[in-house]
Amino acid sequence: MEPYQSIGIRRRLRRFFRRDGRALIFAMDHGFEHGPTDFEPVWEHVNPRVIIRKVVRAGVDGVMMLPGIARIAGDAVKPTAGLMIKLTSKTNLRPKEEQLLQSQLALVEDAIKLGADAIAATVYWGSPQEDVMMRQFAEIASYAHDLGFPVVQFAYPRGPYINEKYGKKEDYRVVMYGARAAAESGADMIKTYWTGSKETFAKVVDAAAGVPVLLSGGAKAENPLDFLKVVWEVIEAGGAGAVVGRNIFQRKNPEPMIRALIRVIHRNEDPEEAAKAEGLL
Ligand SMILES: O=P(O)(O)OC[C@H]1O[C@](O)(COP(=O)(O)O)[C@@H](O)[C@@H]1O
Repeated sequence: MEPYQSIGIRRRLRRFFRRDGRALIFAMDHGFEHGPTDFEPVWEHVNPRVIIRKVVRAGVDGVMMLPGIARIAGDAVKPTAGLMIKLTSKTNLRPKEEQLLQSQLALVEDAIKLGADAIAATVYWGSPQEDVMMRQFAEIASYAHDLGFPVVQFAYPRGPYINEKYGKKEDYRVVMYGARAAAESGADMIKTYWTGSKETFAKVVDAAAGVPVLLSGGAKAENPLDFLKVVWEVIEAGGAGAVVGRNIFQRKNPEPMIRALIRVIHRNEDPEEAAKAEGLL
């Protein structure tokens, strides 16, 4: 018979992934991680209840937030969507040399009390502070797994040696290394950077050895079609979807973008057709 914990982990993962094994998750930790300036393009979205209501109604599969936002607006995440609570973060106000560390803000128990379906933490692979984040992730994963909760790793390679050796953090050799390290450190879901092509992203997916890999959205694309094309390539490469923040909340009307993303991710629609169908072109 299966241990209770693994049944809990599988059930909770299904709150994010549809039958096709894919998910569109809305990211909402920017007020802390980048600062409220990220909301200036559409200021009403600085209110988490406003934007969360919109994205849930438009059909996202999950919402990711920090514990404090879950206290303020977690109840706006209706049961149609999974709630992912991220336990680590940093501000952009820190001295530059400390920017390569994510600190732990709250405990696994806090996330569970807040109703989390999954618990997330970031590791900056390659950071001079990698050791701290590895240990944080290990402790979070061990305890969360023990209680039957899935763990998501934002596997973001970044650090001086990466820049020196590979030129940029989006080099596929670096991204696939981070994804592999995430899988080997016990993640149930991985979020990482776009590598620039379907072929290279497919290697990232392979390196993750069966652990679902989701795209980390990135800065808002002025042309919505450009972003939909990237997500389409992620899916073609075997990726399991996307965790998207700015490309959703920096749009005055985020709903058509969400519906177009759902078409691409869950219905295998061509990005141009999806954009046209939702009036984005
Ligand atoms: O790469 P950066 O600047 O650290 O950005 C990290 C941000 O990107 C995300 O991982 C995804 O959001 P975006 O889709 O806006 O990029 C957020 O969760 C996080 O705050």
